[in-house]
Amino acid sequence: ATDRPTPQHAPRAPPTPPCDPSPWSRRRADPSTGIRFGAQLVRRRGAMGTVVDAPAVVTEKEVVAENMLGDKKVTVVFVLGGPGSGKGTQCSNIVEHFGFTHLSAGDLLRAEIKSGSENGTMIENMIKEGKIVPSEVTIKLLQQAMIKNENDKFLIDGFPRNEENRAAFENVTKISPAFVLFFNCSEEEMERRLLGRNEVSFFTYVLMFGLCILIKTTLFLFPTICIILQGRVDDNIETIRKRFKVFVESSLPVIEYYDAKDKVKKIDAAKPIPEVFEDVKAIFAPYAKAT
Ligand SMILES: Nc1ncnc2c1ncn2[C@@H]1O[C@H](COP(=O)(O)OP(=O)(O)O)[C@@H](O)[C@H]1O
Ligand SMILES: Nc1ccn([C@H]2C[C@H](O)[C@@H](COP(=O)(O)OP(=O)(O)O)O2)c(=O)n1
Repeated sequence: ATDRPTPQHAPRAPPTPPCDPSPWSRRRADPSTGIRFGAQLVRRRGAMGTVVDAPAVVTEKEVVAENMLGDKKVTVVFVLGGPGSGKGTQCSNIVEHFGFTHLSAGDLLRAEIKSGSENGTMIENMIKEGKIVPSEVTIKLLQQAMIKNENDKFLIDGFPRNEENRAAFENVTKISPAFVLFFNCSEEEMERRLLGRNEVSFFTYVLMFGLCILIKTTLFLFPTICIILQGRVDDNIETIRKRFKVFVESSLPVIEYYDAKDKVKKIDAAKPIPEVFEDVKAIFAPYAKAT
């Protein structure tokens, strides 16, 4: 396998035997998924030593038109920014006003953990460490979510988070974003917000305990409530710092990549939520829902 995607108009190359058939190549052979890929995929070593999928051979027949997902043409906006910059908050507003479907890579990964899938433990450990989950896992989840959903406009939040994410998504789906919405915010402000996101007052615990005693289910219900109140496992100061480091080292280069293509729309995310949304609205005006 080569390190670079084979150009779409490359002459037919002799097929490279897959060294270890990846989930992608297996799924490509399965017509029931309805997923079409532009290239046969084989495993290779990524820049950071992780195993990623890369296209090996592109035949003319297999080339898929840009931004087609199966038979569906889609508009994709990548929403990027540091942890706690307000991506999720603003995505909810965009969904409400502009009819996009919000796909949060982090939420999809957390749902995968809860579903008890075979990758669950690996994903959970990586999230606890503030690391980025291998692209093949995240892309599969995004792709499935886009295929299941009838909408053709998607906000992909928190993805691509590194070069490997970006290149693998482009290679596998042939989708390139309409633009990238980038929430720019200082680390001090993001840290404050993330610690606040996990904060639950002592009074809330006392109130919940009281309620459990009232309905006589303290033993079973209260520990469950405590787990829910605990919030996200990665919103603690130690993991937050690791996530900031990963953001600067791995995610900022992705933003720079799209900036060089003039695709980045930068938002000052340090402002209060309604003011940030005013700026977001101006960017999404061309996508306003017909009333
Ligand atoms: N502009 C803002 N000003 C202050 N707090 C904000 C702002 N945007 C979001 N928040 C709060 O910060 C926390 C993190 O926001 P969130 O949207 O979950 O960020 P992200 O998805 O980028 O991690 C949440 O508790 C949210 O309510
Ligand atoms: N493309 C992605 C997106 C998220 N993840 C993992 C690693 C991230 O620290 C966690 C949480 O991501 P999420 O986007 O929900 O949250 P933050 O933007 O960090 O607040 O999920 C990933 O591995 N790959």
